[in-house]
Amino acid sequence: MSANKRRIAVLGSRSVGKSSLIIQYCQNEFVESYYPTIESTFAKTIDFKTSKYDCEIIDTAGQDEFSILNSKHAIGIHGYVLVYSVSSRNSFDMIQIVYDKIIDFCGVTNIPCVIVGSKIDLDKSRQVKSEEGQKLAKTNDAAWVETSAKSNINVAKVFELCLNEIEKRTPNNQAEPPVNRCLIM
Ligand SMILES: Nc1nc2c(ncn2[C@@H]2O[C@H](COP(=O)(O)OP(=O)(O)OP(=O)(O)O)[C@@H](O)[C@H]2O)c(=O)[nH]1
Repeated sequence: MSANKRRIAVLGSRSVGKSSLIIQYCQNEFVESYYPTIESTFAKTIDFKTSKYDCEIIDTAGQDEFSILNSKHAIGIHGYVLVYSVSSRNSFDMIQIVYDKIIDFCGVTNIPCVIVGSKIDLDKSRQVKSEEGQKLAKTNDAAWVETSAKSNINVAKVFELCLNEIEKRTPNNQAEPPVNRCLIM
């Protein structure tokens, strides 16, 4: 893997706006209609600090408490974007569940991760306070941001924060995610 290649997986409940966030970021557009994702991968070169990173952004199918973590979303992944919608308490509760599934699978205590509260343009139907999101992120040593793919608020910030979380934990620009190094299949 080239030194500046980064694979980022985007996870969260159904319909929280994972695809919309990625499409707004990679293609600068917002789609009002809803098409459930099976899985797709987007490529984007991101200028961050003084480097260029070739990023693969993996859009996943929405999870619920019963879904089993797909090993593709844990092996070879450098960083995670976990998305909830500020207008869905249920999607917020899913974040810790998904986080715990990832750390269990990877056998680590902590992962490079950004927790994203999406759809802040729907302020009238907000069910999750900003402070709750911040607190959850702090407990898990993750970054946190609120976004709107519709109004294009903080969309690029998500991926910059993710690269930052990855860099914080990557000594000497090592390109391989830790879980890759001792995997027994
Ligand atoms: N108001 C508003 N609606 C949004 C926003 N982001 C996404 N949506 C809408 O929410 C619905 C679901 O968006 P998707 O991006 O398909 O959600 P997803 O998380 O990829 O869904 P799955 O593929 O089922 O996991 C769509 O109708 C979007 O138009 C946002 O920032 N604001």
